[in-house]
Amino acid sequence: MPEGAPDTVEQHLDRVLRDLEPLPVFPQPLMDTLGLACAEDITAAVALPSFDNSAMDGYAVVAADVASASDEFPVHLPVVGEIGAGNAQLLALAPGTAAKIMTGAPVPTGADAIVPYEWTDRGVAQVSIRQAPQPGQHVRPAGEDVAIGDLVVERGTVLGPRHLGLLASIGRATVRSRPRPRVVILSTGSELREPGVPLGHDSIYDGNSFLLAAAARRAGAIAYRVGILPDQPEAFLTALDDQLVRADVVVTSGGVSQGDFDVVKEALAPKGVWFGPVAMQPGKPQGFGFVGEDNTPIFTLPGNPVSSYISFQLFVLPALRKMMGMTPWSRPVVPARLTHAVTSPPGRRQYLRGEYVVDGGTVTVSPVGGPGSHLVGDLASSNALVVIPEETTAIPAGTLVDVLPLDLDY
Ligand SMILES: Nc1nc2c(c(=O)[nH]1)N[C@H]1C(S)=C(S)[C@@H](COP(=O)(O)OP(=O)(O)OC[C@H]3O[C@@H](n4cnc5c(N)ncnc54)[C@H](O)[C@@H]3O)O[C@H]1N2
Ligand code: MOO
Repeated sequence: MPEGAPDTVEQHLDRVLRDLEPLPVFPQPLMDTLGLACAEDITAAVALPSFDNSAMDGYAVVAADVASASDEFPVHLPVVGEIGAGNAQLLALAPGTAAKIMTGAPVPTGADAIVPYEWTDRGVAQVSIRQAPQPGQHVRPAGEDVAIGDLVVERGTVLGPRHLGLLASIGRATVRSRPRPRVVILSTGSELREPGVPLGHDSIYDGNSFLLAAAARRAGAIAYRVGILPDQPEAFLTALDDQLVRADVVVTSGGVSQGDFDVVKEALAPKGVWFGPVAMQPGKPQGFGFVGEDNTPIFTLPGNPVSSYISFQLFVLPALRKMMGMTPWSRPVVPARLTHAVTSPPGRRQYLRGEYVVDGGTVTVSPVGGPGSHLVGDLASSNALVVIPEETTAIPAGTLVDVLPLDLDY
C-alpha cells in the first residue's frame, strides 16, 4: 500500500500527547518518590528545630551566672542532672545551677546558653567553668530553620535527596505524587538473540530492548524488558495481551516498515493502531495507538537501533514525562556552534549524532559518525543530537545549530 505524505515530528508528537492523561496522584512512600514530581504544596507541620536544643555536648547554664568565668577565676556551679538527646527528664533549670546536656537535647526552661565540655573540668557533681558563653550561645532555637506553616516543597518540584531529607525531617512518611509509569518493552525480530548466547550466521543480539528499557528507567519509569518475540503476529498478540496487565505504556521495536515480515504492523494495524511515516531521519516509520481493555498507549518504534532510540527521545520520553506530571515534556533544544560542515537529504528532519561540549562560554557540537540508523557504536560515543531542518541540505562549519543534549536529567 502506498504511504501517505509524512507527518512532521510535531504532528506525530501531538498525536501521541493529545489523549494521554497524567497518571492519577496518590500518596507514595517517601523513598519511592525520589525523582518524581511532587503533586502537592507541602507545608511544615513541625518546626525545625522543633524545640530549643543544644549544639554542643556540655552544660546548660544561665549565661548571667557564668559571665565572669575565666581561666584565672573559674565559676563553680552544682550539676543538678543530665539531659540526653531523646532522654530529657530535667525540664527546667534553676539559676545558680548547671545541667549536663548533650548535642540535640532540649535546653531546659531557664537556661539560655551552653558551655562546651572543653571550657570546663567536666565535673559530675560540680563543674568548674573557665570561659563564659554569650546569652544564646550554642543554643539552636526552635523554628530557626523552618517554621510551622512554611511552604517547604512546592507542587511540581522534582524530588531529590535533599527534599526527601527535609520531608522526613518534618515527619512526612508519604508524598502525593504520580507513580512511575510501568513500561513494557517488546523486541520483535526472528534474527534476535539474547546477549550471552552464541550467534548464528544470520542472527544478532537484541540491543534495542536494553537501550529502550534503560532509557525508560532513566526517564523515571519502571521498565519491564520482555524477551524477544519472533516475526509471528499471533505470537506477538498473545505476548502483548499477557503483558498489558502490568503496562501503563507499551513500547515495541522492529516490524513497522515495508518488509514482508513486519509483524507489529501486521498485528496492530487491524486493531486501529496508526502507522505511517514521519519526516525525520532516523525514525521514519512510526506507529502509535491504544490497545486492550484499558486503552494502553503503545509506541511501535522502528527496529534500527538509532531510529528506536531517537524515536524514544522524541516521542516516548515526552509521553512518560506528561504521565508523570513533569515539565517540560520534551527535551529543550539549545544552540551550539557546529565544528564541521554537514550535509543532509531534503524532506526529512535529520538528527545527527554529536558531541556537545560546553567550555566556559563556548558551546560547540561536533558530528559523531555518519547518519546511518544502524550505527550504535557512534550513538554510544555521542551525547547529543544535532537537528538539521527538513529543507536544509548543507550547513557550513561555524554555524549555530539546534542541539538536543541527551544526558540531562530531563
Ligand atoms: N522498502 C523499505 N524498506 C525500509 C524502509 C522503507 O521505507 N521501505 N524503511 C527503512 C527504515 S527508515 C527503517 S528505520 C527500517 C525500520 O524497519 P522495522 O521497524 O520494520 O525494523 P526491522 O526491519 O525489524 O529491523 C530493522 C533493522 O534493525 C535491526 N533490529 C531490529 N530489532 C533489533 C533489536 N532489538 N536490536 C538490534 N537490532 C535490531 C534489524 O535486524 C534490522 O537490521 O526499515 C527500513 N526498511
Ligand atoms: O528512519 Mo530509518 O529510522 O531512517 O533508518
